[in-house]
Amino acid sequence: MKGVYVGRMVGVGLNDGKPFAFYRLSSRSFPNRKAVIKGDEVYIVNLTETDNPYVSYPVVKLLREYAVVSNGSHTPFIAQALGEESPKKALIHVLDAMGYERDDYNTPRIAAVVQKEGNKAWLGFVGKDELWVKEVKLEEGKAFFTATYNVDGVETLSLDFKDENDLAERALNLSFAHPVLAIGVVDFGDKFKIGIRGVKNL
Ligand SMILES: NC(=O)c1ncn([C@@H]2O[C@H](COP(=O)(O)O)[C@@H](O)[C@H]2O)c1NC=O
Repeated sequence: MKGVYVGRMVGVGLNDGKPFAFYRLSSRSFPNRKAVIKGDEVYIVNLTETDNPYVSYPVVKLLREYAVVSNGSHTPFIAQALGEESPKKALIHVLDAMGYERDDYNTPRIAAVVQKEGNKAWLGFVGKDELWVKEVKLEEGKAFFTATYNVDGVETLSLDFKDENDLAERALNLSFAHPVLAIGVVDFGDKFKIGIRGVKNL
């Protein structure tokens, strides 16, 4: 996978007994972006002029029981659905309703939900010809991830880090092409903590 372009990536895992999620934004076309924390949400903000509707969006939403991470405007809808239904159903319903992005690449929508209790998480994907949602049982030291391009369903990697900032750093340093920024979300029991790292200091 070294040097492969995977575009946007969502991952979940367990480190030192703490459930975590991460987001890695790689981009060929829109490298000038930053992540901004607003309360219990994180936004991706594109800093160049464009009419592309897919490059600025709410990327993380923290709830009492769950953290939601996604590559687009589906983040708050998944969070809202979690108020009424299971993570599996919330992901299936919202990804099915919104579908893939109508851009030149038919870019998939991807999402992750990690639960505070139970060491469980869910990953979801909707592309032009495919919709899937998978539940994963979290394992210490391991991360499960999917991505928009060149990843086959759910793949795994080893991740060991000391805090949310270190998680973001390690996700940013994974050897995939065109890194822009990464976000780490770690469950510290009383609350999720958010770390952000970018290639540029924007
Ligand atoms: N979520 C994102 O940050 C994001 N960034 C770019 N896209 C879409 O993917 C297309 C390809 O972008 P790129 O060449 O940077 O991988 C863009 O034209 C845009 O429609 C995105 N949409 C989904 O991943």
